[in-house]
Amino acid sequence: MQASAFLCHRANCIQTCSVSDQPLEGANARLEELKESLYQKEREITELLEAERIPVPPVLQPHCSVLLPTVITKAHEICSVVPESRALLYQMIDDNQVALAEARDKLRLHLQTAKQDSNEKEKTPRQEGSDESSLSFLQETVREHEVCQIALGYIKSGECPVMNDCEMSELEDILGQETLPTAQRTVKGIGQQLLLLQDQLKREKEEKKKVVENYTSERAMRKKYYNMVEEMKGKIRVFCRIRPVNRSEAAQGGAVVVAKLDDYSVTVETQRGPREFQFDKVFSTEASQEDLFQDVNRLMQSVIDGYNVCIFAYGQTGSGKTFTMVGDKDQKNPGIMPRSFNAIFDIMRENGSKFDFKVSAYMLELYNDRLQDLLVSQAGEAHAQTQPHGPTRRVEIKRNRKGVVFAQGAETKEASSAQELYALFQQACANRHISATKMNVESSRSHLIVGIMVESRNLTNGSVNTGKLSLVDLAGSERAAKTGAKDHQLKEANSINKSLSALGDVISALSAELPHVPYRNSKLTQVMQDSLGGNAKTLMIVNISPSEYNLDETLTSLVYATRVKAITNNAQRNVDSKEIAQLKEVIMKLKSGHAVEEVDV
Ligand SMILES: Nc1ncnc2c1ncn2[C@@H]1O[C@H](COP(=O)(O)OP(=O)(O)OP(=O)(O)O)[C@@H](O)[C@H]1O
Repeated sequence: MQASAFLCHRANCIQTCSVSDQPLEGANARLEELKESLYQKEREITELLEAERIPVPPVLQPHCSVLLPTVITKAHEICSVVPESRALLYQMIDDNQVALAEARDKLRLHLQTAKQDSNEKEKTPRQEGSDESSLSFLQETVREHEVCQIALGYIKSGECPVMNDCEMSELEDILGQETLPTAQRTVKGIGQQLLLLQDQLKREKEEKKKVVENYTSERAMRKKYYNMVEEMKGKIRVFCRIRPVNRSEAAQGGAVVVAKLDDYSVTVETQRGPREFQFDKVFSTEASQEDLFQDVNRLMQSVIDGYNVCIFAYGQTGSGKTFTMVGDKDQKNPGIMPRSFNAIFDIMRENGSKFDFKVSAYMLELYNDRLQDLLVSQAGEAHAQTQPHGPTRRVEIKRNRKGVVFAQGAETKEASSAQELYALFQQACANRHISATKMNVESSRSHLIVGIMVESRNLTNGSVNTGKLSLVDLAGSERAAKTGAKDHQLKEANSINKSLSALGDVISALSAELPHVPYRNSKLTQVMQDSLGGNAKTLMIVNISPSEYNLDETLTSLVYATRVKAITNNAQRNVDSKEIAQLKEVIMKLKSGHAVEEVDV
């Protein structure tokens, strides 16, 4: 019953009693009784009304438990990444704690005051209405801060299920609704702040990514231009190729210690920390033969243009030199040599209307410090050695007046197509010394030297370019203990190591610009004289293993390769005018005892 109705009812009762027929004395006593009972009722009703106003203890609403996990997880992620967000979170926790304490005090005070008021004086319905609304406002405020505190606590600890993007967009939808109850409004406030933070984080991440991208591309550009300038100066180009981990390395369980940093840098994890090396190009374990050849191909044009070009592979045994230069055994992944043959004939075909081309080749191996002609079968060679006048075919390294190396006494065969050239190459490979070592089942026990001469006569002015492509697959340096070499294999290994050490001495002398370069110390260095510090455009490919097991050898190879980069060559085109070319032809004919017609030069 409402208080106003009750008062009205009481007045009616008093009126009714005053007109009763009972004697006055008894009536007065009765009236007092009734009054007392009415006051009692009034107190009970007031208490009931009071009880209605007493706040229900604040409890976490179920909708928060649905919404909070998603907000919390995301927020925790943001706060752990962005320091500003973390600082903001801690600030929010402190502020909210203060606000919650204040709200609780206000509510307590309000309840106390309300209770006192109800005991002391009567209120108008209007006053009571306003009391009720301020009470409910205070209760809502307390609830808001309590929910907020729980949410912030969770955000701080991150104890919530992971939220995916779908849940995130659900959260955004919820946060977009205007008709949420109080507790959700609180969460909405937090959520909106967190979304702002998330946006900020996203922007910061994007900016950071852009800065890193700019830095990386700028660094790569700088290296590229530096390399171009170095090449223009005549510096030897050096590529580095990392081969994949092989089975035996995997079985050793050795860690991978080599990584490509960018197109021009490789890093090696050593016991003293990482060491970085810079090259003209770095090829990772994933690089295909085609990828590599794309960066080699332009040298083929130089050969056609009349330059001496030398491409050689360097590295420890089993590091992938033969794979790089020759390819795999069944030629599913042909290497630089067979690809060069095709590329040269492709260029020749394209220029067939302007030039007349002639291609010839010699193929040698340097085995136990002896040069052997691989275009002559071993049986034929053995037969020649037993002839009464001694060996008929002795291959010697000579240099012409321009310093270009040539193999005197070696069979030079012409090829009119890439297929013919490849057939010669196959013949040479079949004659090569290969055997199994502990490190490589198909280890090359000799240095392979392939020389391709390309003569191009300009059909318009008669000038002649003579380019030479030298392709060298070096035998691998090795440590006898590691390879398990014995007897004749040990002799082979010693010879290989001796020649490679002589090559190392030449590289060191050239890179240090010493006045004397010890080319004559080995046949290998004589073969490579025009390629190292001479008249050639030279490309070295340093092959390395990625495994910790080969760390020492890898570092040695990389240090040598770095030295090679410092060597300057002086590559010049071998061009003869029509007249000189004709005179040379005459001299050749005369030397070989042929009759010569009178020429008009
Ligand atoms: N980049 C690569 N991708 C896949 N396999 C490779 C790669 N490089 C090398 N290999 C494989 O590793 C093994 C050893 O390579 P390879 O024979 O070319 O080494 P090498 O340096 O020529 O050794 P050696 O000096 O003993 O002759 C071969 O089986 C080869 O196929």
